[in-house]
Formats: sequence, C-alpha cells, structure tokens
Amino acid sequence: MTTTRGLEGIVATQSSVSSIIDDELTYQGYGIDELAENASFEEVIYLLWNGELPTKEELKSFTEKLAAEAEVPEEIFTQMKAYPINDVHPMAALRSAISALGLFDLDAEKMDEEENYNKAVRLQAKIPTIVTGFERIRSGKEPIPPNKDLSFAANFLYMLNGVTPDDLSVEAFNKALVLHADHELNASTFTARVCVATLSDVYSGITAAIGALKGPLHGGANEAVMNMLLDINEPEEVEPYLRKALDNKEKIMGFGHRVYKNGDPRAKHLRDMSKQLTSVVNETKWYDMSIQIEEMITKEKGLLPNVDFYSATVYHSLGIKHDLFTPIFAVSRTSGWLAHILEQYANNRLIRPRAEYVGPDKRSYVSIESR
Ligand SMILES: CC(=O)SCCNC(=O)CCNC(=O)[C@H](O)C(C)(C)COP(=O)(O)OP(=O)(O)OC[C@H]1O[C@@H](n2cnc3c(N)ncnc32)[C@H](O)[C@@H]1OP(=O)(O)O
Ligand SMILES: O=C([O-])CC(=O)C(=O)O
Repeated sequence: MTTTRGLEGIVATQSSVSSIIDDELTYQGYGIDELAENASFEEVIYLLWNGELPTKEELKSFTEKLAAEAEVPEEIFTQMKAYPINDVHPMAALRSAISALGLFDLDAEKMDEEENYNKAVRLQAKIPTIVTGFERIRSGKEPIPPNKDLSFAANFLYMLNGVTPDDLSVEAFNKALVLHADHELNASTFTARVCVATLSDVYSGITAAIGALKGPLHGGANEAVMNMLLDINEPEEVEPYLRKALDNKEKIMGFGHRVYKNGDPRAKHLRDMSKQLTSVVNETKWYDMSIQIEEMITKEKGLLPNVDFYSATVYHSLGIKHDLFTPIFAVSRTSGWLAHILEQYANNRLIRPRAEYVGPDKRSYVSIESR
C-alpha cells in the first residue's frame, strides 16, 4: 500500500457539478467569468442543482420557493440566545444552528429524491436568516425577518443591517456569492459527500461541511487575511511583517492552492471588486497593502492569491464584521454542497478508503501487573 498525503491528485469521484480543467473553473459547463459577470446567485443555485440555467418562469418559481422558505423556526433563535453568544465563533454557532434546524424539519429522515430536493431548498433559503440572526442577537438586537421582495443577495444585507442596501453593494455581494458557490471536490464538499454516502441525512452533510470549511486552511482563511492586514496596518510594515513570517515558515493566508498552480481564476474578480469598493468607502489602504502583499509573496514564494485573499477586503468594504466572512462563504457554498449531496444520493456508494498502517508490529497483550 502506498499513501498520497492529503489525497493530492487522487480522483475520488465523478461529478458534473463543477470542473477545474487547465486552471479554468466551470459550473455545469458554464465558465466562471461569464457567470460572475452576468448571473444572479439564484440562477447559479438552480444551475448547480438542475444542470441547466433556468428559464424566466423557472427562475421566478424557484425564487418564490426560496423566499417562501426563508423564515426559521423561532426555537433556533431562542437556542441561539442561550449560546455563550459573545464568546463563540459564528462558524461554530452556524454549525450548531444547522444541526438544530434538522431537528425541526420533520421530513429530515425522508430519503427520496423529491424530499431531498425540498430539503435543499429549505436549507439554502434559511441559512442567510440564521447567519444574520446570529449577528443581530449577539449585537443585542432582534433578527430581521426576510423580505420576500428582495433578491437573495439584497435580502442577506437587509437582514444583516436592517436597511435596504444600495445597488453597488448588492451587485458586489451577488458576485461574491456566485464566485464562492462551488469548487469541485474541495475539503468541505468531500466531507459532505463522505457523510451522506453513509445514507445519513442532508442536515448531517451540511453540518459536517460547515465544520470542514471553518478551518483556516480552507474557508477560514478569508477572516485570517483581514486579521493579517489589521496586524500589518501600515503599508511600510508589509515588507518586515512578511519577511518575519516567511523566515518563521508561517503560511501567508489567502495564498496557495492545492489545485491551481497558475492562479485562482476567481481572484481577479475579487481583486477588481476590492479596488472599487475600498475606494468607495475611502479605505484604499487595504487594497494597496493587498497588492503589495501579492507582489512580495509572488516574487518570494511563487504563490498566487486564492479566492480568500481579496474577498476579505471586499466584505470589509461592505461593512461586514470580520468573523462573518467565513459564514458568508458557507451561505454561498451551501448551494454547491447541496448539489454534491443530491448527486451523491443519486448514484451512491459508501466512501471508505484504506489507511497504510505504520504502527507497532503485532504483539501480545501484557497484563497490567507486568507493565
Ligand atoms: C477556499 C479555499 O480553501 S482556498 C485556500 C485557503 N487557505 C489558505 O489561504 C491558507 C494558506 N494556504 C495554504 O495553507 C496552502 O497553500 C493550501 C492549504 C491552500 C494548499 O495546501 P497544499 O496543497 O497542501 O500545499 P502545502 O501546504 O503542502 O504547500 C506546499 C509548499 O508551499 C508552501 N506554501 C503553500 N501555501 C503557502 C502559503 N500560503 N504561505 C507560505 N507558504 C506556503 C508550503 O509551506 C510548502 O512548502 P515546503 O514544500 O517548503 O514545505
Ligand atoms: O478547492 C479547494 O481546495 C479550495 C477552494 O478553493 C474552494 O473550496 O473554493
């Protein structure tokens, strides 16, 4: 038996949800650049789950279904109020809340195709209400009920801030959601597939995936990027800060990727958005420092920014608290996780690889008196 550390390069399943071929990312065959420029997040969810872009009528009925399911049982917020709300990370709160949401879905254990699709709609519709509700509650405010007349992106910002967002913020947020929606067999998606391949339920799959996304080597990197920028704080500190980190063999958050070695195709969109939005809020310092960091890390390490690097300053410029960056990634990626979960159920086989044993040779039990 031979081991490939971190399963690098191992093809573990077939999938038609998204592809990364020659550094190009597609969702169901549509290039990410075209989707980022043109598609609403609702269209992308529909595409990922149904394999085709919706017609006008299909989109209308799908959007109405999502809007109709956006409210969450009051018990979810009652429980949240009992969390040690100011001490928990929002990703930990989200993980618990999604698990709890499964308790209030009386069809959670029903496993047929239609039931699972309906659960996907319910989960996707409710996750923004949970993330924004958590933020409201920890700020001492009441959650704001969803507004059915707003788009998915606009409604998220509305439930977060309590005011109807401006067009530029909605456009930027929608684009960020589209760019994060799916990404082949990344760690959290693989986690979701492993979980449901035991024929466990959809809520278990999404709860497991949230746990995997939380780590700083995966989705947690966007918050870590902002923390790094805040630590550095001044453009003249970029060089000494990075020099010290590299000398200490620390990872620079937001750089490198397991699959892309010539750059992440999503990063350029987020870089452009970061430039525009930091300028709108008069905080170009963060964008300028990000460019400095990119130049130095590329020169010194040959590493390029991934999706998490510029999304940090995009979300910061939208006035979003830094520890909500990863939950927002989860709001978007839930669409991809659900697409993979539905695909896994449709052609399931238990996922159970082997481990190469490197422990002690076989030996005999020694009684406790003789040890
Ligand atoms: C949405 C996402 O999940 S995108 C990824 C988000 N994560 C991050 O941004 C965290 C920082 N980046 C990393 O830790 C890595 O690049 C990962 C986790 C993304 C990919 O990891 P792997 O494919 O396992 O690469 P691995 O960690 O083995 O790195 C290979 C080499 O490049 C170096 N390297 C990789 N990324 C970085 C980085 N960000 N900063 C410094 N060095 C790095 C490693 O130290 C290693 O060097 P070595 O061979 O001298 O030991
Ligand atoms: O694919 C990966 O390994 C990580 C990533 O970029 C993502 O999940 O968007």
